Amino acid sequence: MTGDFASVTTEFQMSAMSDDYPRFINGEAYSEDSSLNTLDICLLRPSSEDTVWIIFIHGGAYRDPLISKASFLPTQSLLLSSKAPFTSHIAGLASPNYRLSPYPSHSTHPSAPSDTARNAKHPDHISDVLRAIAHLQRRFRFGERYILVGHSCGATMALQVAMSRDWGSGLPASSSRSITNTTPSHPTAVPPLGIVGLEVIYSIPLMLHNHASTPAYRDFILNAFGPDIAIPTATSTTVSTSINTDADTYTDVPFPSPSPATLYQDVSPTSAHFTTSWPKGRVVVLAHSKDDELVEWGQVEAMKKVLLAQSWAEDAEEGGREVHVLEIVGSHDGVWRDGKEVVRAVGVALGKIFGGGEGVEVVDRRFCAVGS
Ligand SMILES: N[C@@H](CC(=O)c1ccccc1NC=O)C(=O)O
Repeated sequence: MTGDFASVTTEFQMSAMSDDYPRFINGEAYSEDSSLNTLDICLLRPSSEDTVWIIFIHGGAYRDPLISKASFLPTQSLLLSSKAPFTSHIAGLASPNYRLSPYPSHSTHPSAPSDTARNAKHPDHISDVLRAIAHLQRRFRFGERYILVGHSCGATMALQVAMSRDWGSGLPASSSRSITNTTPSHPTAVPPLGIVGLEVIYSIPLMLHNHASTPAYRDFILNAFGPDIAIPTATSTTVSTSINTDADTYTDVPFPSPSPATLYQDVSPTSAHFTTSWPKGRVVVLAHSKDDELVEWGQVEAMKKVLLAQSWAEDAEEGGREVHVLEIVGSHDGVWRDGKEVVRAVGVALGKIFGGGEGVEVVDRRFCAVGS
């Protein structure tokens, strides 16, 4: 009798759930490390071979307390109300917070030394992102069937997911741990089918070189990664304990440099070897605005060069690996605050995965109609 009642309850719950989309789960913990180890979920339909998840990683220079998982909300609202055909391939949406680096000088929300959520140091940020993805993969069983979307340093981390590294190793203990790092720093997450990067730092050395006259860039990178130490495994005989500002690194030497010599090179997506680290990757969308006042367009060119050198193509054949440079409109943070261009970039990635390039055209028409 108990069994009968249990199965009736389960059927009832399942039918109630199917009437219940979209379904929101906010602030779910994926780790106990800090108050920032939570994520938001929106379920749209059951997962199938014809669907993917969209996971969004926010930016904010690894430290900005006013930029969080909520950065995804404008895009989420547009996706939920969109009639664009590509949206029918989305099973779920998710956006994690992750631990931030200290920001004691922030004007309204300074960090305290005792706050476990705001004293992170590399690899804590990427470790949290990997743990959040692994949590979602365990809970919803979508495996590789997702698109990882990131803004600014959030996309630096999205590409680091596809670099499939053990981010906790290869560094001296003092560099690879922070006061908050209480769990293993190398959680496993299956890399995505595609990555959408918006206004991204693809090469930290290149960014520091291009903004050498603005100390804030050096400050936030030092804050997140510590000094640009030599990488013990590098074959290079150069031992650098300071930031590498050799202009040759950025222009003439093909990316990735044969053997990254320093930490900042090594963690940058321009050092990726996706042929081995990400064999199932299908598409990378490099979405960038020429109005971005913080991250320069040259980042896109550097990353595109790396991907083309590793047999990615701008017009890949069916089943090939495609890199798509997408010029978008808006300021650095304006793109996520508005969301329309993020939707357009997601449409490009889904067009590649599901065929037809349907996404871009449909989204563009809709925006023309709304705007006129
Ligand atoms: N709002 C950030 C600045 C920021 O986000 C940023 C600045 C320069 C280059 C990239 C940035 N963000 C990347 O995630 C801050 O207050 O530090």
